[in-house]
Amino acid sequence: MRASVIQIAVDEGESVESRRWRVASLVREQAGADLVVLPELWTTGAFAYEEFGREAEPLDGPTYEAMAKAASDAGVWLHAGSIPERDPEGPLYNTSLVFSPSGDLAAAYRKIHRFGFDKGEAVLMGAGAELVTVRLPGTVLGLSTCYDLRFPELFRSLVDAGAETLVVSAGWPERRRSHWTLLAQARAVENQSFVVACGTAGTHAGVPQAGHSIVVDPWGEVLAEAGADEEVLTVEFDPGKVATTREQFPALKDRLLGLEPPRRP
Ligand SMILES: NC(=O)CCC(=O)C(=O)O
Repeated sequence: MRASVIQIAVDEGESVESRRWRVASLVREQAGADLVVLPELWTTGAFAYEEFGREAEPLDGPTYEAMAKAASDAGVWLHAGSIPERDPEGPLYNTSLVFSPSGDLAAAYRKIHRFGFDKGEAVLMGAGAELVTVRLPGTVLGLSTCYDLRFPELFRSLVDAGAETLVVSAGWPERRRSHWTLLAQARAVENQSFVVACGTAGTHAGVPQAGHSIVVDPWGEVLAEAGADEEVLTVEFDPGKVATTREQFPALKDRLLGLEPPRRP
């Protein structure tokens, strides 16, 4: 499997329209890859809270159209990162879109864990409630977005649903870069899965982004890691390594489910 992880720089000097156009042509340049992955909320920037409402679009809005076309022009599976989705009957959602090589929507995932505690995304957007996996030739993707990375139970549930390649589309800040790398490796090791994690570069809303998109194998080895700037990270991996790792070191079979809580004295 050949994957291209497009670590886009999100800076305020570029309009959303120009960035959309630029990203579509970067996706087209990845013809020959099996899977292309984009970051979280790359139209606005994940921390540009004031832009969420202004730039929100329906699921099938301009980003959907541009990315569906780019996926079919390149003939790739495209995880198109996420958009601020305007649901006509509900709140905004942070929604990731996955397109097949013919440009059809294969999946949409609404971010479950919203970042910001009592402000920002956590109050501006609704929470998704559904796990999403996508079957590709050779592997099953499990979808997640940024802050989700801190919640191991989500990833374990994705594995229980058949996921073998855990995709994390993110806008992770430089301030907590060490957590990003550590958590990406932890999710790979504990779930004996590939992790393909795509972040953003640049600075938006005064928040410098970590970059350092990373691809980790089911043994926890880092197969590829980007630097801090805009970059297309390309990597080849053998999806069969998930099955061999799970067979040769069958730790997932030793899970103890349904443990009793401690008794109060
Ligand atoms: N956009 C996000 O979810 C940011 C997450 C983050 O900064 C963190 O978990 O730390």
